[in-house]
Amino acid sequence: MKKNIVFIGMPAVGKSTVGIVVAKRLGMRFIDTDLLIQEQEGKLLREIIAEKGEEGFLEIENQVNASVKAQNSVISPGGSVIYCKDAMKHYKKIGTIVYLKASYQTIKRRIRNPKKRGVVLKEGQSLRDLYYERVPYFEKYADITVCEDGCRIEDTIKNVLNAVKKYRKTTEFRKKLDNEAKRKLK
Ligand SMILES: Nc1ncnc2c1ncn2[C@@H]1O[C@H](COP(=O)(O)OP(=O)(O)O)[C@@H](O)[C@H]1O
Ligand SMILES: O=C(O)C1=C[C@@H](OP(=O)(O)O)[C@@H](O)[C@H](O)C1
Ligand SMILES: [Mg+2]
Repeated sequence: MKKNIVFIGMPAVGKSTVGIVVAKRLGMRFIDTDLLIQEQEGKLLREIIAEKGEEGFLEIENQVNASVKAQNSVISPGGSVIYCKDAMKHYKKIGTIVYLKASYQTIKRRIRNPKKRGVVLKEGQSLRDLYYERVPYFEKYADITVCEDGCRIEDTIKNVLNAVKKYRKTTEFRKKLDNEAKRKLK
């Protein structure tokens, strides 16, 4: 069984804050890969983005996330990880991907100043442009989607835990059916 849980979603959707509580509730470890990037580079994320540019940051983000060795862990990467091909391939292999979904209005309310927060924006790109550019990637990679519009953070956590439990049950049941079918075919 895939033992890790990997959060994806827009910046400020709650991957880090929800992730750590989910890990605690499920008795899992917690890894925030933004911290691994900062540790490796010896700089803050916004300093790396300012120095290396958007493409340079994504290269580092891809390398760090694709090298994560984890078991029984909740992993919270930065929102831009969905552009990182090797990293996402790795995460699909080692984990169940949970998309924390919120409307553009919710994200906009939480991020007052995207540049200051270190969001990876291309020249002239607005937060709205970025939101709608990323949604198809989130949808493509998600195994589970949890919508948090109108929720308090406690509700988001509860909804994630329920969705993961349901997903695990269904996956195990499917596996059991597959094994039975294989046995009958022998
Ligand atoms: N319903 C909710 N679900 C998740 N986070 C929420 C919710 N409501 C408010 N928040 C707040 O949004 C912020 C999310 O920040 P963070 O965890 O750093 O997000 P990310 O890691 O996705 O960028 C936190 O300050 C959190 O308290
Ligand atoms: O989505 C983005 O462009 C980014 C999100 C940040 O992480 P969070 O999603 O945890 O805020 C961080 O990796 C970096 O500032 C870029
Ligand atoms: Mg985070």
